[in-house]
Amino acid sequence: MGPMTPDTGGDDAATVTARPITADAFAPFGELITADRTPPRTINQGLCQRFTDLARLDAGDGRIGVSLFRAQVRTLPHRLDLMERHPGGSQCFVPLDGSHVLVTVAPDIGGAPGTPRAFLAGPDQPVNIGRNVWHGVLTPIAGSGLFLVLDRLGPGRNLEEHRLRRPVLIRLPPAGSADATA
Ligand SMILES: NC(=O)N[C@@H](O)C(=O)O
Ligand code: NI
Repeated sequence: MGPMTPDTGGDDAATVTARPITADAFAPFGELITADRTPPRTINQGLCQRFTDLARLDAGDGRIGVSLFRAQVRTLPHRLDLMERHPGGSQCFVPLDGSHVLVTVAPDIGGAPGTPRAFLAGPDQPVNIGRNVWHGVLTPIAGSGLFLVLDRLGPGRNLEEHRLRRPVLIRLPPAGSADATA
């Protein structure tokens, strides 16, 4: 499946600039899984460093399932008109095959998404989106679009969707800006 044609928001869309993800900036929405936040423990006869407990996987009354998502690679700017959340559990996306992903999240404002935040995560940057956190669906922007996904499997509804009253156009940082090269 080739990349979709560029998403354009038309002139009715608000604009959000995607920034390279950092653990601190993403912390209100979940975890960036990275080895530089905790000291490792040396294991396996000194041949391996274990960085432990880097994300809170939450399955509520269900269980954590292991799935593969092969998502269509999008191009930027990306038009966001739908956000969702999973009241029953977290959702962790682990890039495979060198995939890059646009992660869009938002605070909850009275039961609806507030102003979205957009992050760029590279092929070595798995992210875990916290339970009941508003987010855009898996949106790869480079690579194969293949991800390992750890999320809740179990009874009952675990998906709440919200169509944005005003679509958002998510773009890369302007060329030459500090983030453009990160
Ligand atoms: N629905 C589903 O399995 N995927 C979405 O939740 C998503 O965030 O991509
Ligand atoms: Ni989701």
